[in-house]
Amino acid sequence: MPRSSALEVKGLYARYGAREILRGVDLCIRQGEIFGLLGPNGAGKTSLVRAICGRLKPTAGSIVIAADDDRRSASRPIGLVPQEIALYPSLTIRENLEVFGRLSGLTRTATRLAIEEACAAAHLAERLHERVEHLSGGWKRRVNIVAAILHRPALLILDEPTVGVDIDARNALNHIIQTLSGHGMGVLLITHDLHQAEHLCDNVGFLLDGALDLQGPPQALLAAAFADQGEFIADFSEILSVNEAKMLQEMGFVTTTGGSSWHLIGNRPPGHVAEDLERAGLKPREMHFRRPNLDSLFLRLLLKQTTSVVEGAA
Ligand SMILES: Nc1ncnc2c1ncn2[C@@H]1O[C@H](COP(=O)(O)OP(=O)(O)OP(=O)(O)O)[C@@H](O)[C@H]1O
Repeated sequence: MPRSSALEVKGLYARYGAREILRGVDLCIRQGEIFGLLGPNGAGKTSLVRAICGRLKPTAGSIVIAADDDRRSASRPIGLVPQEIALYPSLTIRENLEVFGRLSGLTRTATRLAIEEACAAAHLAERLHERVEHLSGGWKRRVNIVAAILHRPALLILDEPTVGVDIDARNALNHIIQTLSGHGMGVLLITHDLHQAEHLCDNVGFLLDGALDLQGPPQALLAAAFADQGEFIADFSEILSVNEAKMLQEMGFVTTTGGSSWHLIGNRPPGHVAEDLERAGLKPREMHFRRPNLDSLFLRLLLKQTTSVVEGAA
């Protein structure tokens, strides 16, 4: 693998019993890169992480994680921050970090040094004496991240780090992730927060049907998919009748759920689209117009997937 890669996954296949869950995943993360792994529930994101961490045996393919000379512990090149907070609530932040430092193979002295360094980056130094059970969700997540990086892994994997935290805490966590990538750590970020992915990640990839469908820098993917098109969103108060849904589809609107929110991507001026809706007797509760973002791209990929499944079944 190139010296500058933190992770290289090639042609990875894995299964649970007879069910193939990863089908030829290719993924490369450079040192210092933040890569956003996106995909619907059940797509196999956690399974990919389990394979990278050695907890799910691939049936084919290879996984190489960088051997970084600067790492403090040779035994664990990965730092994993799981979705659930994994800390000892009745211990203080410092006591927790001491446990995690020792568990990751550091000596007592190296652990103390690592806690000082990592806590400075995460602005935790002032609160080391506080018991974890008294912290808010956002601060617990900070401690969880610091616990995973004490041994300076080449690759940090974060599984949904911003679920259930408020905007301030989310911004703080994003800032910590950026600081760590600035120190050369490769970061694999699993997230359903496409806004976070668009603004934080150098590259993103959509895991669909067991393979990474589209990969690249968010802005380049958006430019390739939508060029100068705009997105018109019509939100209705309730689920529409079959007839109303058909009228929207004829105008080019799509929805993933058949629900109350409908999207139209194209070059038609928003005022004209609103007039079309009015003429058809359709009265959305709200209408928005925006530049297509990763949510729009995700919707498009999901629809493509649904269509091909339907076509395949026909
Ligand atoms: N140990 C297991 N044995 C059998 N099937 C499993 C096992 N773990 C996960 N699965 C199935 O494999 C599929 C992929 O699961 P996985 O947790 O990797 O998806 P995910 O993309 O992480 O989903 P989410 O976004 O909901 O966390 C799902 O259909 C899940 O039910």
